[in-house]
Amino acid sequence: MLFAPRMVLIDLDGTLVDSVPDLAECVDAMLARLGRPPHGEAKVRQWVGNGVERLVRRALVGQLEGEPQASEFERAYPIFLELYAANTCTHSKLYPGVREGLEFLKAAGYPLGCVTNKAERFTKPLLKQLGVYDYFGIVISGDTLPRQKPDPLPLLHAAQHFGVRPQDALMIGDSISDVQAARATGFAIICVSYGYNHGRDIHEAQPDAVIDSFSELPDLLAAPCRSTP
Ligand SMILES: O=C(O)COP(=O)(O)O
Ligand SMILES: [Mg+2]
Repeated sequence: MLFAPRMVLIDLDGTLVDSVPDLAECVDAMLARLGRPPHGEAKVRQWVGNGVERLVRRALVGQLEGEPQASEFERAYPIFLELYAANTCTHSKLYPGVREGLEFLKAAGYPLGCVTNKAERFTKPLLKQLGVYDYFGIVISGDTLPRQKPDPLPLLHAAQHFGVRPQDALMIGDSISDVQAARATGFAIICVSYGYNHGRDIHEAQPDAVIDSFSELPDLLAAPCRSTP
């Protein structure tokens, strides 16, 4: 399948960046401060994708669904925020092929946006520390707008920003939330196979294509048609 988008939006955690080592360390350090045992990286990997607030709630109940007691959450959340602010990019790394993929997209002339459910206070420092912030003409975080993915709002906002129709736009992500947001807008959706999808194979969500690396993008994308000035 050949895609011919006029704009490309890219998810952050699990797509551009393997951020779980830092997130898991901070979750376990938070639990230690609360006098509770750690969960470890494998469990946290399944809980990333709906923002840090939801991650902390999941860590407190020890599963994907469910709510901790309000008092427990109110004690834990500031501890996590403090720990993760100090360790947003201690172990986090771009996945192999991502920098080259971004370079290809930039050289080809696609307007690029980053659309993540991560809170703004962590998104920009992480993109900057990894040296990829400047690729993006717009960065929309989980708390930038009233609703986050899987709601279509952040994708539509970015399309409007670039003056591109949703049917001419492409989202690249790693989770069911990215697929649902894209489907709700008419964006095409490519998923990476290596990211975080709550422990499920992303093929189940039926994106338009699944890639193992950003290095596959040049073969999937037709050069963007530039509108005449
Ligand atoms: O859960 C998060 O904090 C962010 O996840 P996302 O970058 O995959 O949207
Ligand atoms: Mg993701």
